[in-house]
Amino acid sequence: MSDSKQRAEYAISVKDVTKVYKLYEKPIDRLKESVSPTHKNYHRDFYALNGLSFNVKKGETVGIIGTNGSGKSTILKIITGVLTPSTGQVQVNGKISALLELGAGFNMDYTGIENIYMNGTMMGYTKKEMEAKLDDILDFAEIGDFVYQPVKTYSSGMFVRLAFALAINVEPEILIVDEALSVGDVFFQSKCYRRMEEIRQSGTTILMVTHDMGSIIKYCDKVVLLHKGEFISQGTPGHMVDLYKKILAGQMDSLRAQLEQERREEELRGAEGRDDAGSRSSQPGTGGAAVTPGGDPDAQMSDFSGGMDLSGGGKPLLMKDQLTINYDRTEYGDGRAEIYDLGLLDERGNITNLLLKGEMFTIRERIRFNAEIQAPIFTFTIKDKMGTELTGTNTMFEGADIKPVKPGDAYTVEFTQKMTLQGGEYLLSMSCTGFEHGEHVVYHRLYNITNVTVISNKNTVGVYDMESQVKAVKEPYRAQPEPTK
Ligand SMILES: Nc1ncnc2c1ncn2[C@@H]1O[C@H](COP(=O)(O)OP(=O)(O)OP(=O)(O)O)[C@@H](O)[C@H]1O
Repeated sequence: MSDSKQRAEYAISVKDVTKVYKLYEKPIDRLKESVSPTHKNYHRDFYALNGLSFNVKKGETVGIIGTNGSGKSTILKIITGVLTPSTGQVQVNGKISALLELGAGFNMDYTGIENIYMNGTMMGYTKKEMEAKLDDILDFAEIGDFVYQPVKTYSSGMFVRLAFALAINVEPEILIVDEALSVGDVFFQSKCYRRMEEIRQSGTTILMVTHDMGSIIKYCDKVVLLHKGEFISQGTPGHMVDLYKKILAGQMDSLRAQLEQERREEELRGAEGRDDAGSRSSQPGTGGAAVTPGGDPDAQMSDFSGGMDLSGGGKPLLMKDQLTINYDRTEYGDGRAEIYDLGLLDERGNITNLLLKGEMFTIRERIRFNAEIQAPIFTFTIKDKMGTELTGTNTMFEGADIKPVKPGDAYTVEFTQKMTLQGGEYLLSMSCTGFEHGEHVVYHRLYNITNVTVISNKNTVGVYDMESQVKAVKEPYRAQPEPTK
């Protein structure tokens, strides 16, 4: 792409950026190295960022996510010019306003007002221009007379109020926010999010770092995922948050396999010159439990592939490989049945741990049998983090028709329903059980096998939403009767 075209399209362009720090075992090693006549090395190189490249289009809101120490703050500091990269280039097209870690860009001995003017000057505004913005900044910050005190006397909450008020009231073309919001109180946070939404709507480019996955899903058009200084992937927020959760669950190997599979699929699509993404997702049903028996479990993949593309060759990808699986789970059973695969599917048929409140979703279980069983029952339960069972059902309650099975048989079961739990984290358990001679038998049970993250932009009271219909009618004005003495 030509330089001028790049400038027109991208607000930020990061190319092959590396940041290397020299780490010394002992402080004295630094001195030894500097005076060594043979130029002996006393350090090891630490790559805070290693060959990072990504672009941010003008008007886009992009999130950077990753575990602690993955290099998120480092790249923001390089983009804003606080740090210089060891190698690589960053191109910024537009006026940046940044809210980096507390204290960055502020002089601790200056008062709030002095810092406002100093930052304005650094951004290229005249004193007069800043005077015109001052009232908006002070109104937003709501820190009263503290603006006349040196900022070193501020609490962290006051500090973030001033820093945020300043960052968003200077009409930036590019707003960069590094986690700072988590410091403010909840009321200030919500005010900031509302303001950020206005800024976003007005076409400002936003680059944000946060550990709050709800905000990432809600605000970002695109997300870049980093891990230990390396670029892992970029894409839609839902997909990237799923990958991030895999990293959190220590499943880096499975993640690399998934990315490799996605890359192969992408290549294949490119080679075939068609985009078949739409045809890859299966649509879940409209409610209740759906059950499909069959002899060969993998023969059913064509009906229940749920977004899995098997064309990449090699072993078919299991649905559970695309979820965050809890390897520390409790699992038991007499071995006569095995839940060998499971999926959580959103309304669009994507396999994901992230579900939106108010949308239909499907829990899919795939079970194979090693013995004859007259009447197996398939179940699921959703619990909160404290272990309280919130909801669940099974094929017996739902009256699903389950036929007797013999060794080698398999079933795929789907439970489809609306997600009405409030936003938050939940755990999913499932089992295959039955009754034999009046006794409850567990063939296979998986407790807390995976997490369910519910994203909601309207949380009501309690654990679930009854989806109330509200009607409010204003009555004509009537003078109140005088109180009788
Ligand atoms: N001046 C420095 N010298 C040596 N190492 C550094 C320096 N600054 C940062 N690092 C290291 O670089 C890595 C990336 O740091 P960075 O602050 O960018 O991570 P992060 O993704 O923002 O983490 P967090 O989520 O914890 O804020 C970390 O391992 C950090 O210890």
